[in-house]
Amino acid sequence: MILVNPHSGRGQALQLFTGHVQGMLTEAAVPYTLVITEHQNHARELVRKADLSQCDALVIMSGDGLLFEVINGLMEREDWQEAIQTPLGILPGGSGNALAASVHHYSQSPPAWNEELLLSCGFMLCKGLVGSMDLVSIHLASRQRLFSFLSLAWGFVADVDIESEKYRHVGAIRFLMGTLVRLASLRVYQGRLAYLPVKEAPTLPKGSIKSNQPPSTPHHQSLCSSLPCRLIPNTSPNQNSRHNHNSTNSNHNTLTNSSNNAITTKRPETQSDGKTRAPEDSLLPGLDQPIPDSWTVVKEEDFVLVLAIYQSHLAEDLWTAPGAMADDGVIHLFYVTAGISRPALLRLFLAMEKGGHLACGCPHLVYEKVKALRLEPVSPQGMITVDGEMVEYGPVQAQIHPGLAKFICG
Ligand SMILES: Nc1ncnc2c1ncn2[C@@H]1O[C@H](COP(=O)(O)OP(=O)(O)OP(=O)(O)O)[C@@H](O)[C@H]1O
Repeated sequence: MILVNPHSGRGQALQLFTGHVQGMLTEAAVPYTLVITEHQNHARELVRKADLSQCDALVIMSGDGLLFEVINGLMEREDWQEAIQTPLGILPGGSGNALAASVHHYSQSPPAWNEELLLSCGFMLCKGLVGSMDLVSIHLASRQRLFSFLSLAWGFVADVDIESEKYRHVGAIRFLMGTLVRLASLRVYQGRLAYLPVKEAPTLPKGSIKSNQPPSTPHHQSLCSSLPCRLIPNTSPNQNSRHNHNSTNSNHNTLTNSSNNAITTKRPETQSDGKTRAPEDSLLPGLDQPIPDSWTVVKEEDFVLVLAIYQSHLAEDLWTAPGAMADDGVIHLFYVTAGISRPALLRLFLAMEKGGHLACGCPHLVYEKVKALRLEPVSPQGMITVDGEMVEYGPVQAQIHPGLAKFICG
């Protein structure tokens, strides 16, 4: 099933699909159903109710916002464990095509933009290789829980993303325009940040939690290292191999943290048939509870930006997390502390095009690999985004779920 948002990007997604991708799919003899989204949350409602046994993959031709809807629609289903195994494909049609750029990058192809990126993603779709992708579970103060495939942002990055939406008609360059505008009125945000570093992640008691894909060493990992790439099965719908996956997070009671304190965790909510309702966030205490001893609390409380990203690219031309892979089981946490000058911040974003920002030697930029984090804004006003979509402003915490989703890769 291919979902096209006709208003995404410059409003040309449908024309781009018919002009560039349709012919490729026909030549490759890939049958598909085309759905044109009619309103916000249309895709979310559709996948929540769809008979997924009838499709081998769900493909989004839009920006990252539509994929965010689709993933959350799948995770809201009673059969989420099976539903989230449906391979997800991305065809860049928006102004922010971060996942498309990341997927293209993981295929070790030279950088591509615009139509070239679309052709690359169309080609991957025709080949139908499937790999694993991490998702991040995000908790908001209102107790809402979201699933994110790309990023959680506060401060400068979130402001630029939302404020530049009015320049959507110019395409990906909207981020550069937004950056320049925001630089002119650079703000500092007060808040508290804490995280569970990768090295401190608790060793789980044997047999206590079974996750789909155990995290493996970042940087040295091939794209599909935790699950061999496979082709989308060319089977009748009912023989779909999605039914053969492992379930995540079986019942357990306690985890041991690095200082041997027991963190009591809730049993996952169960349905009447005994299935879990959603993966348990075993690393996260309640948002109203203190953080565990094994977490690191950032001393600074004045930030220009906080960005948690779990794919390599934040936009087509922003290679933000150079070491990131789709299923590395890591949240790549960046923050910039107050005191950075406007030129230095601009230099960081310009260097990011080639992934060179970490080599800038900027003392205000910090990069950590984490499993979970909590952010508590103190500034009364600001914006928080999840996958580029604005969410409620307030305390938020997040945990990685390695390899929870499947995606079409190169
Ligand atoms: N027919 C439609 N009319 C209005 N909004 C829609 C429609 N279809 C989808 N949407 C909404 O548009 C929002 C933005 O879509 P998306 O992010 O995919 O494209 P984009 O805004 O061009 O790209 P980006 O946000 O990455 O720059 C999504 O929240 C989606 O729900």
